Amino acid sequence: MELGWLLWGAAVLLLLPVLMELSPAVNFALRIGFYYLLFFVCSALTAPVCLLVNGGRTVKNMRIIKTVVKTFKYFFGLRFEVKGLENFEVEGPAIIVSNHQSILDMMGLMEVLPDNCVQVGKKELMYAGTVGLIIYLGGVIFINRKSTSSAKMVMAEVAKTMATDNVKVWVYPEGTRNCTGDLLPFKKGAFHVAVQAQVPVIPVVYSSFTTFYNPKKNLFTSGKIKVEVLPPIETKGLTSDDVSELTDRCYRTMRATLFRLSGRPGE
Ligand SMILES: CCCCCCCCCCCCCCC(=O)SCCNC(=O)CCNC(=O)[C@H](O)C(C)(C)COP(=O)(O)OP(=O)(O)OC[C@H]1O[C@@H](n2cnc3c(N)ncnc32)[C@H](O)[C@@H]1OP(=O)(O)O
Ligand SMILES: CCCCCCCC/C=C\CCCCCCCC(=O)OC[C@@H](O)COP(=O)(O)O
Repeated sequence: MELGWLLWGAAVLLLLPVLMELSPAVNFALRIGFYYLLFFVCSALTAPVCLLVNGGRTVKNMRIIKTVVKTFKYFFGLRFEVKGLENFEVEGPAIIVSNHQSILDMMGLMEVLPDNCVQVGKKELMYAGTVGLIIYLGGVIFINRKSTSSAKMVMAEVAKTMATDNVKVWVYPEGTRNCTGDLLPFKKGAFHVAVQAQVPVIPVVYSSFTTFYNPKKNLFTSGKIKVEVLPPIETKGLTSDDVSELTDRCYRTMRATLFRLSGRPGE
C-alpha cells in the first residue's frame, strides 16, 4: 500500500513540471492556488504572532504582515522597481490611492506600505477564513460596497479618526480589480475623505501586469513591476464641491503614469 502511494507521489512530482510546461491552465492553476495557499497558511501562522506581540486589532500588526507578505514575491519570480518613496514622508495622515489589478496587488502593497497605514477593503474579505482574521487584526477598514450610504458613513468616520489615530489610509479608488492595463473610472469616496480630513492625497501607480499575468489567458509567469509614488496632492482649503475635480486630476495623473510605466503610448 505504502509503495503504491510512494510510486504515485513520485510520478506526480516527475510529471508536474511537464504538465506545467505543456498546459498553461495547469501552470496558472498551480501558481495561483499556491498563492492562495500561502495567504491562507501564513495568515494562520501570523495571527497568533500579532495577538502575542500587539494584543489585538491595531495598525502595528501591519508591520508583521508586511514582513511576511514581502517574501511572497520570491516564490513567483516577481521583482519590484520602486521610485518616489520619499513622497510618503508627509507630516501626519494622508490618503493613499493606487490602481488595483489583481489579488497579486497585495505583494505590491506590502512592498511599499508606509508605517501606520491601513487599507479600505470590501467587507466580504472579513469572511475569507484566516485571511479575514489577519486583515481584521491589521486594522483594515471594511466597507459594504453595495450600500453607498453605509460606506459613506464608514468613510466619514475614517475622516474623523485618522487625524487622532495619525494613520494613513490606502484606498483602491477603482473599487474593484481591473487587469486590462488601463484604469476604471474612480470612485469618489477616497477624495471626499481627504477633503473632509484636509489631508493630502498620495497617488501610487503600479505598472501593468498584463505582460506576465492574465487569468483569461492562463498567463502567470515571473515579471518586473514598476512602482511610482507620486508627489502628494494637497487638499487644504478644498471643499466637497472640489472633490470631482480632485478625483479627475488624480485619475489623469495616475493614468498617464500607468501608461508611461507600462510602456504604452498615451492617448
Ligand atoms: C500573512 C498574509 C496576510 C495577507 C493580508 C493582506 C493585507 C492587506 C489587505 C488589504 C485588502 C485590500 C482590499 C481592497 C478592496 O477590497 S478594493 C474594493 C473596496 N474598495 C472600494 O470600493 C474603494 C472605495 N470606494 C469608495 O470610496 C466609494 O466611493 C464608495 C464610498 C464605496 C461609494 O461608492 P459608489 O456609490 O459606488 O460610487 P461613488 O464613489 O461615485 O459615490 C456615489 C456618490 O456618493 C458621493 N460620495 C462617495 N463617497 C462619499 C463620502 N465619503 N462622503 C460624501 N459623499 C460621498 C459621491 O460624490 C457620489 O455623488 P456624486 O455623483 O458626486 O453626486
Ligand atoms: C475556513 C474557511 C476557509 C475559507 C477559504 C478562504 C481562503 C482565503 C485564502 C486566500 C485569500 C487571499 C485574499 C488576499 C486578499 C486579497 C485582497 C483583494 O485583492 O481582494 C479583492 C478586492 O480588492 C476586490 O475584489 P473584486 O475585484 O471587486 O472582486
